Amino acid sequence: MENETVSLESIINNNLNGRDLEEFNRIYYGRTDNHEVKLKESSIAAAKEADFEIAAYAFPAKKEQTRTPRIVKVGVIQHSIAAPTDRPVNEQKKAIFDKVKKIIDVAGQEGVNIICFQELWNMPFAFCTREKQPWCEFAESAEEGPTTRFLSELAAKYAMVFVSSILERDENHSDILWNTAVIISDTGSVIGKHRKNHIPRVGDFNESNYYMEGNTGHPVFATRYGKIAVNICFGRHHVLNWMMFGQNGAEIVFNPSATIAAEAGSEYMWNIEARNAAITNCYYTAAINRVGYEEFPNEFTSADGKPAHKDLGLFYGSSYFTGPDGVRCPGLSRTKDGLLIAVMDLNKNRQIKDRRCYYMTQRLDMYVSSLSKVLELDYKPQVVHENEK
Ligand SMILES: NC(=O)NCCC(=O)O
Repeated sequence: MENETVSLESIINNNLNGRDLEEFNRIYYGRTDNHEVKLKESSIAAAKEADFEIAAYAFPAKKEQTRTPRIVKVGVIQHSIAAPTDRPVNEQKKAIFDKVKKIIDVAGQEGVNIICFQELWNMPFAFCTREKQPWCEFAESAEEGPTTRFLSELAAKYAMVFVSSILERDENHSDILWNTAVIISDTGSVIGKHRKNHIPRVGDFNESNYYMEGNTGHPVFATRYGKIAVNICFGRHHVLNWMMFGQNGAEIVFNPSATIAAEAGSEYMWNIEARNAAITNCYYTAAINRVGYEEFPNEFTSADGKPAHKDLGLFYGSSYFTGPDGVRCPGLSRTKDGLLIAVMDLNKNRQIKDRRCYYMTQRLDMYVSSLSKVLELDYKPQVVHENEK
């Protein structure tokens, strides 16, 4: 990955300085203060040793008279796969566990309360291939599979909540597969799960060959540290998906993703969508993407007349957080594993709701009535032409 651009931030910081840099941060990111949080020397050393990036930023709120601050440390982990995709399934999984455990341990040292990984973090994103073997063998039980067991131990050790996106095998329903986020509580038990609502049918994202649209609605999980929800990858293009988590009271919505620079993944949209969702829904968002190239043993085509290939292209990382006011922190790199920490005051959500009144002004009644008409078979779009009276 030598010739890849390291990050959006590196472009900005290498080319802007002084007042121009300040103005860029103010106008584009909404940042008038750096709010960088100091990390422990031991964490910085461990990150160097294990070759991952680490950074932390604060999202403070105003002091209130009647509520104490609700400070939560939230971490997101982005990483590349750790063994070639032609190695045995369990070897590939273990290699990822070994690598990611080092990052979790550092998060534990830093007192991180909640961690979310990228989409299907424990396996290569093999759905481009359309092959069923061996990729379906990565599927596991959400409640008691090896990935949940691995994280449950660490959850109890560090009193940490995990949001773990996996390929789920539902043995109680005829062995079918789902793209599922498992929520593991700070005691190590499974609080619940959410299944991906919107399945892509674009470019090399052939996920619909493997699993169907989720059947779990828009659950919000009341954890010890706050109310959290998961909008899995492609759901970030669907504003109503984001909206429903807000209606159910989510304070932080995670967007574990597997997305690439090409049009099918749309890197130029990455920095907008989760940020916009934070603004319109007055909650925190965290967008997390995979890193690196994943080469598969057999070639596949994109059904576009172009040559067959063995990888999807670069998963460009760039994970980032946004606060309910729309202010975001710098993102992680496009090319490297990383741990990004946000020290959030959850009081900020209500403060922004009170200030901006987006929930009071949202006119749900009007949209419910209009959308129910849209769903009628004889619906005619409301278009007014010049000569109509
Ligand atoms: N994993 C996934 O849903 N990717 C689809 C491409 C995108 O829109 O990011």
